[in-house]
Amino acid sequence: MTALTLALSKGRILEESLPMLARIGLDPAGDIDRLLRVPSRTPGVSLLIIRPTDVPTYVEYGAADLGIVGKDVLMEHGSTGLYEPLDLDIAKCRLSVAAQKDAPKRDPRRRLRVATKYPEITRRHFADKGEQVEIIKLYGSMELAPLVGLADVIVDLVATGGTLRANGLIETEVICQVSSRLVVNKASLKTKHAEIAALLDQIRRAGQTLKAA
Ligand SMILES: Nc1ncnc2c1ncn2[C@@H]1O[C@H](COP(=O)(O)OP(=O)(O)OP(=O)(O)O)[C@@H](O)[C@H]1O
Ligand SMILES: O=P(O)(O)OC[C@H]1O[C@H](OP(=O)(O)OP(=O)(O)O)[C@H](O)[C@@H]1O
Repeated sequence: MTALTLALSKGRILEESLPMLARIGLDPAGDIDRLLRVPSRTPGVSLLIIRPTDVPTYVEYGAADLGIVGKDVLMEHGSTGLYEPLDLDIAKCRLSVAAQKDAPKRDPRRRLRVATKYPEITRRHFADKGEQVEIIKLYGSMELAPLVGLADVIVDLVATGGTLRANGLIETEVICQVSSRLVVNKASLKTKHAEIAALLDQIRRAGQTLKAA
């Protein structure tokens, strides 16, 4: 069998992918807490366990044939070189704008300051509304920024809304819905077409079975 490499987003998406991967024999056959590359239980298919934001890059350059990654990461990356055939319907959340419930009034002559891990999506979102904003790139704990006066609003992921509520923030706008996607390197799709088509079919069916259970 032709060898295939699948890049997995470590953390939440990996956790949520494991039941589906186990169903089709692609779960890791090794210590995923230590190893960055592990064989799957299917001979010839290996898994890369990497940071979510790196998955599009690995797949785009062909270091992995396939990847599992959030739509948020794909939109921020602007992955033109990737084929995105499947919505896996896991790690579901939304990307939203949020502000302090009792936000202090802002001087209207000053641009809105937005703290986010997603500068590209944020820039596009406000530009589409004809609004130029000042974007402050952060790498985590966005909810803190409005509380300490670093930003007026944030653009971040929301699922239950619990983190926003706990920090006295409210969702003011939903930018888009987010779930995890299977992405495929376009060259691999041609050179390993039969293997990838079979895998897509298995994943599709495993997803349906899991939903029905
Ligand atoms: N609260 C949530 N509920 C459901 N899905 C989520 C939630 N938060 C994030 N996600 C999805 O899971 C992905 C990975 O999130 P996770 O928190 O595991 O990684 P991270 O710590 O943000 O990654 P990195 O190490 O690259 O900063 C996100 O890109 C998004 O698609
Ligand atoms: O609406 P909720 O259900 O509260 O989920 C939203 C939170 O989940 C994500 O963070 P995560 O828990 O992944 O922590 P991290 O950003 O530190 O990785 C996101 O960045 C929010 O902070």
